[in-house]
Amino acid sequence: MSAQPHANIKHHVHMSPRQAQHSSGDYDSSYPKEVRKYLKTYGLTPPAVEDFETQEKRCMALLEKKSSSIEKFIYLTQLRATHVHLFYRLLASHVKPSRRHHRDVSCVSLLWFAEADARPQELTPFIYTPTVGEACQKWSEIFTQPEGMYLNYWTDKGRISSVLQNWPHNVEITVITDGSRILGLGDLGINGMGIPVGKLALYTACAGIRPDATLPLCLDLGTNNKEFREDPLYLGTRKEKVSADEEREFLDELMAALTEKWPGIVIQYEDFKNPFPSLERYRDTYTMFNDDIQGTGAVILGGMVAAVKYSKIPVKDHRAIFLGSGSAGVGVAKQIVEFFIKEGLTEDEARRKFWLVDSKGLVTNDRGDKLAEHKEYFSRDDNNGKQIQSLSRLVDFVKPTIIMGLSTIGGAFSEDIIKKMAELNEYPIIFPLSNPSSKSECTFEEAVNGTDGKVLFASGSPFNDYTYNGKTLTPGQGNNMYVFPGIGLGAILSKAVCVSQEMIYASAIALSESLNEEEHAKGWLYPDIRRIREVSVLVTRGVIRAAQKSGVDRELAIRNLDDEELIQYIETRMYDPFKERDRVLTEVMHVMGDLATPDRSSFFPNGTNGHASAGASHL
Ligand SMILES: NC(=O)C1=CN([C@@H]2O[C@H](COP(=O)(O)OP(=O)(O)OC[C@H]3O[C@@H](n4cnc5c(N)ncnc54)[C@H](OP(=O)(O)O)[C@@H]3O)[C@@H](O)[C@H]2O)C=CC1
Ligand SMILES: CC(=O)C(=O)O
Ligand SMILES: [Mg+2]
Repeated sequence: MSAQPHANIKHHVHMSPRQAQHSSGDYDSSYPKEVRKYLKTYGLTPPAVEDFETQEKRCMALLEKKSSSIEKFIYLTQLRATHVHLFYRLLASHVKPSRRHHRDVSCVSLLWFAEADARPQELTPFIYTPTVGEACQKWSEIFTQPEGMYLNYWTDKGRISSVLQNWPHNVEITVITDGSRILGLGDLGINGMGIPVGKLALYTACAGIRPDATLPLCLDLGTNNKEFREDPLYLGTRKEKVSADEEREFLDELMAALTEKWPGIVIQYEDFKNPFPSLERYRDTYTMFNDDIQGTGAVILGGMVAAVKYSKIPVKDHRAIFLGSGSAGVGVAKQIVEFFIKEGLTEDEARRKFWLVDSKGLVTNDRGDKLAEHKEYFSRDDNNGKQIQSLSRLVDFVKPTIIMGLSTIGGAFSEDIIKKMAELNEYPIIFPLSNPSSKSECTFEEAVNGTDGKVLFASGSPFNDYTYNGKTLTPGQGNNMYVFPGIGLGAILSKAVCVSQEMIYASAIALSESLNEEEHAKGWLYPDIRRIREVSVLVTRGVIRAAQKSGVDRELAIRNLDDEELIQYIETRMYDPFKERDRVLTEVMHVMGDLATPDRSSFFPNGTNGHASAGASHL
């Protein structure tokens, strides 16, 4: 993220990776005439030099005119492709809840956005969950422009390195999917590209990684989605998914090619159907992590630390049922085991606090099938030969204090189950974490009604506020977006050779410690989302410190910084879309050999220095 050579200035400062083939990003109406002349857009852009408020007014009015979430998604996609810095300025100014209410301390949950259509002024739900799920389902219909790279097993195997040469920017971080498990929506093949695009937009918005340093990557390894293979509009290869061995060979080549082209690149795996083998294979040799296993584990641990405290039940007495034993289920359970061990339990005591359920029922040693390797650690041997098939009966048997949903089964936490949780616990911990909203194991309203408002709640996707007994309660969202931006930035800045488990655990603890006094006083599980940028800095610091402690860092220059200096170091390296125009202008003046102070009055006509009105949140 160092300054680019002047020769590259035009390319670097105005074109996102999404605009590499064209230069429409140069037509930002906020650019003053000096920049327009330099870019040779003078005369091609309408004469007015606009401040952000004016640009924002136009964009939001256009957005309001879109009648559905998917149309808003399409509009924002186009805006990112054509006016990348304006897109991020807009996003920064609209990562905030529209309403704040006092809440019952028992309803401590992450404040987040409501359903996409309910609060149109908030933008994240239109670029991320839940709308990104619909966008992926419809990707072949709505596709208009390339936003990342597609690598194809049949045509690119053996020549991945040369295909990567087509990407015109230096990359610091990539998010890769093969589309085989997109949110809880199943195998969507190359339509899954929406996920890397959305996650990387959050990397820029939350952790300030420059948009042109991000690479969304979608692997076309075939799809087992027959409907897609038969859809004339489907943009991927109409073949069934390759075998595990073929996938491994392709990934081996890809990992080597990415790291050779961009040494130090951070590689995030996302939404693979079976991501455990690749994590085991690459975690020690590449700077990579799996967000669904490790990021989700960290973010849920981050909220669980407070939930355990508010439940008033000592760690040793907690018992957890997990509906779903896939990447997220096992990832979250393992992180909580680590926490329980640090709280004084033995590993065996900690492991036995978990009852995992999959599509065949309770995961046990004796149920007669060959268990997937990742489930073995939690497999029960104390069921006395009984197979407990119904979730309701399992709740009777286990008497859990925690029930976690990572099953992709919308509505699986029935009224009966929620009520049982409330009978068993004063403050039941209920986390329906499956995405998007339609797959959530229960709604916020159901959880509040069934527990007399006492639920300790976090969901994967957003729900509306709900008024119960005269109090308006705000639901939470336990989503890995609270940690993955900081994990990625921490790995980049520390130049980590790998992403160690210590770094992942540190992200969870930094998140849990990021709540301010007011948030603690309100009994929240997670910090206010309006502080996401600040929180990401704290997570990044925790991750860097852990990289240093575990000896995987290579950035010697920051080893001796104290905590405050490290925060400053991180902040100065973060892209800020509000400062971009200033930065561009300074560089243009420098290139033109005129180091005199530029005329800022034409640059920021209203004297606001380009920022939104006072008090707005700036990512
Ligand atoms: N909130 C957040 O930040 C995150 C949320 N998620 C969400 O979690 C969900 C699961 O993701 P992930 O673990 O990666 O997916 P996986 O496909 O790896 O796992 C899904 C699990 O659910 C189980 N399952 C399926 N049907 C049932 C059923 N009827 N009853 C009980 N269990 C069932 C599967 O069983 P089997 O093993 O037998 O197939 C599997 O164990 C998704 O909706 C995803 O969007 C994921 C990551 C982050
Ligand atoms: C949030 C996320 O990573 C998922 O649902 O897969
Ligand atoms: Mg995911």
